[in-house]
Amino acid sequence: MSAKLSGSERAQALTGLPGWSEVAGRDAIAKSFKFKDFPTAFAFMTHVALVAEKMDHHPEWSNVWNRVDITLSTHDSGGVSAKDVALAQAIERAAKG
Ligand SMILES: C[C@H](O)[C@H](O)[C@H]1CNC2=NC(N)=NC(=O)C2=N1
Repeated sequence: MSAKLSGSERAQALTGLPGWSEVAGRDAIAKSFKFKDFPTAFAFMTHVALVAEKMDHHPEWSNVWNRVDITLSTHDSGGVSAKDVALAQAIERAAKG
């Protein structure tokens, strides 16, 4: 199980994750992505879904047309862990296409 990051570890991790931020009132990190249209957004979600399954670590997310809102936290640890940072990095790579 991945241990929960401390506040300073989480803040440090966020410095390397452009556009990601802490979620008010939750031990989680989040980012909103905007794509040119729905098919592009859904292709991104499909890519991330396969990566998440391979990592056995899954996002909380929602999609409205070209927008994908993603929140990451490790349920098993009750907060942000290294697994969330790794998934966020993988999500950033997927967003670059
Ligand atoms: C048994 C446990 O649910 C699994 O190991 C994985 C599945 N995906 C997961 N995803 C996230 N975000 N947190 C988890 O704790 C988690 N656990």
